[in-house]
Amino acid sequence: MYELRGLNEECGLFGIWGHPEASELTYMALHSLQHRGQEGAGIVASGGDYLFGARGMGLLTEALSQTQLESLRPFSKSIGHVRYATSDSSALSNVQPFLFKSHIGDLGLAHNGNIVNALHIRRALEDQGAIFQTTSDSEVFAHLLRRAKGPTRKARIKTVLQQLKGAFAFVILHEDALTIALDDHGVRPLMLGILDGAYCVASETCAFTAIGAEYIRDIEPGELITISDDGIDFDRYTDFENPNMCSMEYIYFARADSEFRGTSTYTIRKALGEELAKEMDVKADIVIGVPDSSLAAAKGFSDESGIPGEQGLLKNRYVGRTFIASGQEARERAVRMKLSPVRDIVEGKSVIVIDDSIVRGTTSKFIVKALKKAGAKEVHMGVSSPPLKNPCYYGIDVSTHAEIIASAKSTEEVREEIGADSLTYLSVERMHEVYERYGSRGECDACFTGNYPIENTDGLLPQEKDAKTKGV
Ligand SMILES: O=P(O)(O)OC[C@H]1O[C@H](OP(=O)(O)OP(=O)(O)O)[C@H](O)[C@@H]1O
Ligand SMILES: NC(=O)CC[C@H](N)C(=O)O
Ligand code: SF4
Ligand SMILES: [Mg+2]
Repeated sequence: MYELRGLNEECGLFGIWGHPEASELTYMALHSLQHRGQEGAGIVASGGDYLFGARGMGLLTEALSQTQLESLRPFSKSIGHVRYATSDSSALSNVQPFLFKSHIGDLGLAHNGNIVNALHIRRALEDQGAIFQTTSDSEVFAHLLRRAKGPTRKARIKTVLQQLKGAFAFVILHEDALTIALDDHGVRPLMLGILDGAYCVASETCAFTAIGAEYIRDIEPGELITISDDGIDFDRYTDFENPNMCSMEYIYFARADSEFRGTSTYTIRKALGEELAKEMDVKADIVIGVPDSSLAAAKGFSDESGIPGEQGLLKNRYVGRTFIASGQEARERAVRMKLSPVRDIVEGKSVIVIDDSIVRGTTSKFIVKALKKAGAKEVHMGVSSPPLKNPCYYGIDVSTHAEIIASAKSTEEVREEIGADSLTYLSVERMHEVYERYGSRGECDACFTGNYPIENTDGLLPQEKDAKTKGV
């Protein structure tokens, strides 16, 4: 089973403490975070003395049965996770939340991101006798916590977090507390909310909307929050803070209605489209966006340029997951199933197509061809982000250099390959200007610029590490 998306392997987190319908709310919240991961899902809930969990493969509706959900219904504290994984690591054992048992208490663990020194830590722990159950980087947290020394659990958690490098948003459940931690670069989003007096945490605010919770604020890089029956405790595990929110969250990953510091992703994407219009000097009859994630940018482009916006491409929303093998030919077939042009809108017209990103170029190549076949006179591509050139080490499967079309090609060479009449990308400077305008304190742009904010200690891509954990 393979899903055709430009970029993969983000994950969605949720947690809630002290609500009579905790597991049902977690299920609903995960449903709204489904776009962040479709390979597996799970829930772990606290029954007071022990934790109980259920997880499965696939979309949330397939992963958890009614019987499993019923068994979690009585509990008032729970966490949940939706996961996307690359081929080999998609085993059920890697689906989160993980549930660890020990005589000092149970631990439920949900992680979004990628720990870039996990392989080093894992090797050292294995040499000391630890046996890992999964090939996931996230598991090192549990082993380190069990070994950590310190007067309180919070002190021990701090010690562990200080040893980890990379991107990590953690939602951690013990019988008596819900702990939330975000790495000191704040690469992945994490939001705090409240519902009927019960605190909750989610990767995106769309989860709060889905359950009727109030969005309190974004969790800050380096923050460590503990929620228990005694209330909420705000702390930090480090004084270091270097905000580097993933640019791709704004551009593509997050749902358009999700908010960052009170501004919706839709508004940010629209502004990216407006800025692109200032940089793209092309005359055309109409502007169309590539559904779904680029519609906001296309609206911004149309508003700024004065060129009328149309819905010239339709997306078959039921082709989310396709029964096809990976490989370029299969991808091309899947794009054909997914997108189709509206002939009488584009026929005889010169068209500007706005997409939010070009990764392998499969989508844009197909669109240019399909629009021309439908009678478009000219097809100009506008991309509301800079040329994507490098892989990501912080939890996103942007794949290898070899698969990324702009990795070794100039913009003119990419234009030629996708067959467009012109190709314009947004500049890195204007992209950052937009984020700053909406209160962002700093963004990672490494897949565009190669300036990685966190050194990749393990020196491997997340998908390469999986094999290494097995000694391959
Ligand atoms: O160059 P490619 O490798 O084809 O990838 C880029 C495309 O992938 C993403 O969309 P996706 O198909 O994931 O769907 P969405 O926009 O509906 O989320 C992105 O928005 C581009 O359209
Ligand atoms: N991309 C993610 O957030 C995945 C989380 C974790 N690294 C895993 O492999 O499951
Ligand atoms: S490298 Fe790109 S995808 Fe990865 S965290 Fe940075 S901006 Fe996001
Ligand atoms: Mg798209």
